[in-house]
Amino acid sequence: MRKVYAFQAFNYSLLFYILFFFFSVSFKIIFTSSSKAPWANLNSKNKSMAESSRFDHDLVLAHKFPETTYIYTERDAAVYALGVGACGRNAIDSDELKYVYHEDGQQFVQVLPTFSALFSLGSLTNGSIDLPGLQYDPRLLLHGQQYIQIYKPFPSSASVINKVSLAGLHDKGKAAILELETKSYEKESGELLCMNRSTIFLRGAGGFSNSSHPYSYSNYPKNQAPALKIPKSQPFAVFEDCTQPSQALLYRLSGDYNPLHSDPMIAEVAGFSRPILHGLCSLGFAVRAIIKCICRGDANTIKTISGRFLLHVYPGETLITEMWLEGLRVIYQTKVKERNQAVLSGFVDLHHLTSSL
Ligand SMILES: CCC/C=C/C(=O)SCCNC(=O)CCNC(=O)[C@H](O)C(C)(C)COP(=O)([O-])OP(=O)([O-])OC[C@H]1O[C@@H](n2cnc3c(N)ncnc32)[C@H](O)[C@@H]1OP(=O)([O-])[O-]
Repeated sequence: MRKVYAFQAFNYSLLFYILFFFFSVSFKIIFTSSSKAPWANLNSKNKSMAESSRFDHDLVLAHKFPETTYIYTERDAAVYALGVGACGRNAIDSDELKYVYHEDGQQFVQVLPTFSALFSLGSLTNGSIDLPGLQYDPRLLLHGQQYIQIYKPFPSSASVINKVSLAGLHDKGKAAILELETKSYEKESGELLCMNRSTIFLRGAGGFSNSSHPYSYSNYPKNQAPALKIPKSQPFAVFEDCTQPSQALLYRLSGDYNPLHSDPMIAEVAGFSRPILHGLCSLGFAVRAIIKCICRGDANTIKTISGRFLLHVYPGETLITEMWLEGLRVIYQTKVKERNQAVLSGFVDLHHLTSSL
């Protein structure tokens, strides 16, 4: 009799496991298909780029961007500072500890000027842009350039209102370039804090206009573009810094969740051997080097920041930033030491030089 019960109990538990397995697999299929990231729909790695991208430039240009709000606290400012390597080599570095800790309380921490690039993140969905008239493969999107004008130092916490507009759209044949301008106002005072212009390089999305007269629109002065000549002379200062293998995983916590920086499979489809570093993280490292070597730790001397991302950076690589001083302009170039390749270049304009220079 006991054997019969044992046999029945065994059958019931077998049935339970079969049902559990069946439901969990079906649930997983339903769940994953309904929560797909935009790039997950494009499942063919070899899908022709032209096939997956279509552009209607008039529709893109006519788009009115909604206002976005970005709220940050002292904690966000500190997590960002750690994400761009502040105190990464020396936890008591007197030039950098002020971005993560203040003896009188966290409300006194200072905010790095490159933090402002995060204000425009509201225009992106998982690090990708979604506009009517713009159809492209989001896995092939790269950050091309960033231009930042700073009008006043940022408070340690704030609510920021962003007004976004299209600043440029270009057909480069193999790629389309989209430029978004974000003016950020402090909600409480209504004061303009900064302006960010982000250049987004959409690989494979070009060729939407007549190739003998490619479409090109921009509404800002040419001298704000970061393409410039790197001097042949010896640099005024050189700063070497290590990124950590986990750098992109830490940096993404500041709000750019594009899986290109965390997911090995997405990185491979995008053409990289592993996830790459966010361009704005590399820019944060380079500007920190300039604050340290040229501004002598005083970030408030920075007026304008401009950078072009020349090549990807893999987390864990060593960044060497070379700086040349031309009046109140710092021209800089950042190289990856391990590959001896330039990955970023641009300029930083200062209000004044520190007296100790
Ligand atoms: C946004 C938020 C999401 C964030 C994502 C990331 O962080 S991704 C990680 C961070 N980002 C990265 O890791 C990206 C690193 N950068 C790269 O991989 C490459 O530079 C590239 C693929 C962007 C372009 O290379 P290529 O060989 O295909 O280009 P080419 O030399 O043949 O020039 C073609 C045309 O494009 C122009 N142009 C060129 N470069 C740029 C630029 N950066 N910028 C703007 N424009 C640029 C150039 O002037 C030329 O026009 P022209 O003069 O003929 O009218």
